[in-house]
Amino acid sequence: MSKQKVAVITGSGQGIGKVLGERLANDGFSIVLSDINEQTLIETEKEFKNNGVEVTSFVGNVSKLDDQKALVKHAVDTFGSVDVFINNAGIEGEVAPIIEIDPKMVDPVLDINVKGVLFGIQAAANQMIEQKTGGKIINACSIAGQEGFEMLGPYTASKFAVKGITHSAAKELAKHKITVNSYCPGIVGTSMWERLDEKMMKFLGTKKGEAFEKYAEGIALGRTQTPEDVANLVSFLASPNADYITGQNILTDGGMVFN
Ligand SMILES: NC(=O)C1=CN([C@@H]2O[C@H](COP(=O)(O)OP(=O)(O)OC[C@H]3O[C@@H](n4cnc5c(N)ncnc54)[C@H](O)[C@@H]3O)[C@@H](O)[C@H]2O)C=CC1
Ligand SMILES: CC(=O)C(C)=O
Repeated sequence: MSKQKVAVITGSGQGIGKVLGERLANDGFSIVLSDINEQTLIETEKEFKNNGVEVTSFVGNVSKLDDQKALVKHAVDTFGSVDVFINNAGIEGEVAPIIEIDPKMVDPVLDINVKGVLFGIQAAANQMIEQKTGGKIINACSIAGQEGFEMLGPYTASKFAVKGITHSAAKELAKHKITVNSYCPGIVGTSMWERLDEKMMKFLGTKKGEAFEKYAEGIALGRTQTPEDVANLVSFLASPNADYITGQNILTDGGMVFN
């Protein structure tokens, strides 16, 4: 059994989740990767192993409670505990003005981004309560969880839900010494934004890359965000330096949304 603390990260086969795994491994955690995409998961696990990371992986769908419970069981069977659980997996859904939204566009976003976070918190918290060690649950929110973005109605709704769930869970779990916070990134250059840029072309009349650039123009610090920028905040939230912080949805966006 591992003596290192254990961090579980959903949606970590690629993008922000993968970089969170790299960062927390550098911080001294054993890493449990999880994703619905088995291919990227296998590749990322291999890469981590080649870099000497103590790592395991689990294929799962965050919107299924049984998968979340099985993920936690896999982490405990492999490394003995769950100390940090990051509900990172999320999808952008369709890009459309609200007057054109079809019911079919809404359910997948709410299933993954909202139910996924609720079920992840439940599975992780039950394990942390049983361990009697406390723990840290960290959710992926967004600038879109602080301010509504046009043509991203369902996604915005899902991230506002994450903000509220973070408050509720922090209040419920504080007595177990479990903190619950979220990170709210801005415009991060991952495959999510490649897809968003493509989908926005239809409504903005933009060419490839232009929507991404248009959003980037609104960033005070003058550049888009890297997953490593996000990892700087999450590394802090997973560390003892954040022991007295709970129920907070913290922006890391280079200056886009000013609360
Ligand atoms: N890229 C950005 O600009 C921003 C991203 N975020 C949030 O950060 C998180 C990560 O986003 P990115 O890395 O950019 O996206 P991404 O699309 O590059 O990666 C998301 C990962 O989640 C996995 N995933 C999707 N559905 C899943 C499911 N049902 N179960 C398990 N895994 C699933 C995907 O396979 C993929 O590996 C998301 O929650 C997103 O909403 C928040 C603000 C900005
Ligand atoms: C992808 C995202 O979270 C945006 C547009 O804020």
